[in-house]
Amino acid sequence: MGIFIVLEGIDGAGKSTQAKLLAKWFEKRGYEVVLTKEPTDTAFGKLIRRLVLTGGREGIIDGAKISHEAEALLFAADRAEHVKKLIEPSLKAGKVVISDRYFYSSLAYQWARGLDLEWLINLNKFAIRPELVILLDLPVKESMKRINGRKLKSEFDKIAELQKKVRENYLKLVEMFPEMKIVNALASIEDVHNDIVALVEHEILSKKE
Ligand SMILES: Nc1ncnc2c1ncn2[C@@H]1O[C@H](COP(=O)(O)OP(=O)(O)OP(=O)(O)O)[C@@H](O)[C@H]1O
Ligand SMILES: Cc1cn([C@H]2C[C@H](O)[C@@H](COP(=O)(O)O)O2)c(=O)[nH]c1=O
Repeated sequence: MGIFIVLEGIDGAGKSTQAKLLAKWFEKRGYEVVLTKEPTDTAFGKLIRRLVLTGGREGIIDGAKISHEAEALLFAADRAEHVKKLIEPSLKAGKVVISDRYFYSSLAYQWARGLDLEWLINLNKFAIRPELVILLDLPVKESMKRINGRKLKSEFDKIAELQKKVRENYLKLVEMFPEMKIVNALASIEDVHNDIVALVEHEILSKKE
């Protein structure tokens, strides 16, 4: 079996930056790496981005607002395809799978939208658990600075409010899922990378020797 690692955190926490650095770190050591993300790059994931992540992240399809339940089901459907078609086969082939977001994003974000946490956990029960989930924790003020250029001014306050709830939710999830470890994402890109590598060595590689 391979190694399954997930990076989580609020928007702009540095997940994709760190996922790429970690993939390079493993590749240098001779591992075959699959770098992936959710929503995925498949037709299903692209559909979700178009349907759910447009219209000020209000979940709008053809001009009509969809329910948060339907939104959670769309993310879960994309994840089911991700797990069955990419993650499980790659792990069986002995590869390192690094995913930028996974079901913890559904728990943190869709819970922040008002859905029941137990309902979300049950919905995502099919998703195999990773060995390590790195939670890149960052104050919302800093994340908003990092992503500001990407957002419309009118969306700014609404997004900041949601991100605050999402950050709190992630910190609560750490208490429930022992595979989740917090890394201070305020540090420099290099220091964050070093902290992640230390966790990978301690939580995964030392246990495989
Ligand atoms: N430790 C850091 N310090 C300062 N800037 C950073 C740091 N890590 C990443 N950045 C910058 O912050 C921005 C967001 O980073 P990145 O895209 O990696 O975050 P993300 O968590 O993947 O975002 P999203 O969830 O919105 O896709 C980028 O411009 C990146 O260069
Ligand atoms: C997997 C997943 C994602 N989301 C949200 C979180 C972000 O706001 C976007 C993805 O954007 P990114 O720039 O690609 O990180 O989608 C969610 O609400 N629920 C999920 O399960």
